[in-house]
Amino acid sequence: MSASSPAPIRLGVNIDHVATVRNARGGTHPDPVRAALLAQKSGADGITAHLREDRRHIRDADLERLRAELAIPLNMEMAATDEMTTIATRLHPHACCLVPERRQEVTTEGGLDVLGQAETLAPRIARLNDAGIRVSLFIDPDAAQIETAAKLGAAVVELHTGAYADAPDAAARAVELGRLTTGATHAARCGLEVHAGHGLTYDNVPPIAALPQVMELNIGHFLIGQAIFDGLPTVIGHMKAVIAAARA
Ligand SMILES: CC(=O)[C@@H](O)[C@H](O)COP(=O)(O)O
Ligand SMILES: NCC(=O)COP(=O)(O)O
Repeated sequence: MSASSPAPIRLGVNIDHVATVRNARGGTHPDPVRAALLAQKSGADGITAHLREDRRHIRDADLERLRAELAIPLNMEMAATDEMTTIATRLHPHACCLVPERRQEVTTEGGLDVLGQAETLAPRIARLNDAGIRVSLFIDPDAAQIETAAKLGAAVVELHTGAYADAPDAAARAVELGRLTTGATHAARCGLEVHAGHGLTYDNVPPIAALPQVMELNIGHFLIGQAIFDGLPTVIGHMKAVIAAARA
């Protein structure tokens, strides 16, 4: 790393979709905790797992085991509800990332509306902070959302890269990258640690990894899908190399 290079980025590996495959047959294979331990051994800097309200992939028992067995930080993604806040304060993961959830959605469709939901979010963020859990808010790169996240006492914002990843053409992707660039700069100025994630792949991650404010990337669906072909250790190693090259 040269004197002017930004700090290295942590790679959080999201293991939700190992559980999706397990749940398709109702048994115990493949085990998402075994995948998390393999990811840890393969260089992952953290593990992310999203306990959805409908338990469609990760289940409560998975999180209990992750908490007991992992040596690297566990980032628990969850809806900002009383039920989830109670589970989190009992489980005590390293971090909780509050995400919006709609029961019918295929995946997380947008950022959390921290501006519109500030009143209900405030006590839940305070409960997590009081329990010593690092609070992250999964938001779109919008100035008002970022400022509200800082006011509410979050330590981190995770910028939703879904619109960037799903952009239909290069021009639309450049617009989304511009929003993420401005958002990352603004969030860092507001004193927030900046993370990013959703829909990231080998091909689209370099411009996001090159944003100097971004300290952590959380990547799941692509890594788990690609691991079918190449194996999880190879895929994590390659993703880390792509990220490091973009950061250099
Ligand atoms: C919050 C988020 O970005 C999602 O990536 C999630 O953690 C993955 O799970 P889903 O595919 O169920 O949305
Ligand atoms: N918060 C984003 C995440 O954990 C992973 O998203 P994806 O790579 O599964 O789309």
